[in-house]
Amino acid sequence: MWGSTPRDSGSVGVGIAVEPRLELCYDLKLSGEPAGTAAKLLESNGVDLSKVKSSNPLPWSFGYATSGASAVAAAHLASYLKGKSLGSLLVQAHEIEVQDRTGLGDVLAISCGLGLVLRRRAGPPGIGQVDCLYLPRSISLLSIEAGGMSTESLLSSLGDDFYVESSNVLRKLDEELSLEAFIESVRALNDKLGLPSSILGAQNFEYVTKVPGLLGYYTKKRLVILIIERDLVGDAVDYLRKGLPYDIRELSPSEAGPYLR
Ligand SMILES: Nc1ncnc2c1ncn2[C@@H]1O[C@H](COP(=O)(O)OP(=O)(O)OP(=O)(O)O)[C@@H](O)[C@H]1O
Ligand SMILES: CC(C)(CO)[C@@H](O)C(=O)[O-]
Repeated sequence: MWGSTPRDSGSVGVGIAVEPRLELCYDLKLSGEPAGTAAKLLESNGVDLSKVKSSNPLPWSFGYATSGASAVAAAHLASYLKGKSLGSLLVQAHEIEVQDRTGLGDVLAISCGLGLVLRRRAGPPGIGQVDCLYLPRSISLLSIEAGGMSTESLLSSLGDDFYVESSNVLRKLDEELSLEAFIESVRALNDKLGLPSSILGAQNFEYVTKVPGLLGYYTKKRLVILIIERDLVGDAVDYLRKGLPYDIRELSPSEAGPYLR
């Protein structure tokens, strides 16, 4: 949803907040300069960028909302160092994300940031509305990485059918936010629109549907995310690595929102 200002823009949606998490470190001798949204937010709040290092275990631009995660981390760090309210810094992080076209709903989602995350109303934290649900430790996530994609290309690739189907899913989850409802409704949407097979090819997708421990799947950009029974995750990784030409990454649902330590 694009409003007349970044503050009036945002998105609704649903997804899973994942670990391993991005970290921004202050005054530690590490490598990895922050860039993008994080750098802009820190600089405009007078934080000495040369003292900030970024450690990001997930690749940028693949769909892991790394840009939004770095923006939220920067808001926490600037709040601590400069004594500014976190709420106003999160609004600023959202505004930079919208201006730079790197995210519409990521700052809102990650501001809650644990387990299953439902954005019920679009906008920055405080104006938008987000809800989170802890997920059981018995599930794990595997991500099949078919490649990167810019956020702008993603947004221009989504047709009317996507918006119609996804608003039905969100209406259902707004009534009942549960893992079961999420799994069932996002799988149905992805199957109906043929998203996993358009990313992986029909034959590879057919192979994926037989992976041990599969509970559900969904897509974002060129990622296909599999929800897997944790006890079977080793077998699932072996199976996928044997039969697919893509990187397979193990993730777990986040059990805590953003924090400073
Ligand atoms: N080292 C870095 N530190 C901070 N930001 C970075 C770094 N490298 C790249 N970026 C920023 O991240 C942006 C990528 O954001 P983009 O929204 O395309 O992907 P993403 O956040 O990883 O995935 P998603 O599709 O979930 O938003 C780049 O345009 C760049 O501005
Ligand atoms: C646009 C987007 C898919 C980029 O990660 C995300 O911000 C969202 O869902 O609004």
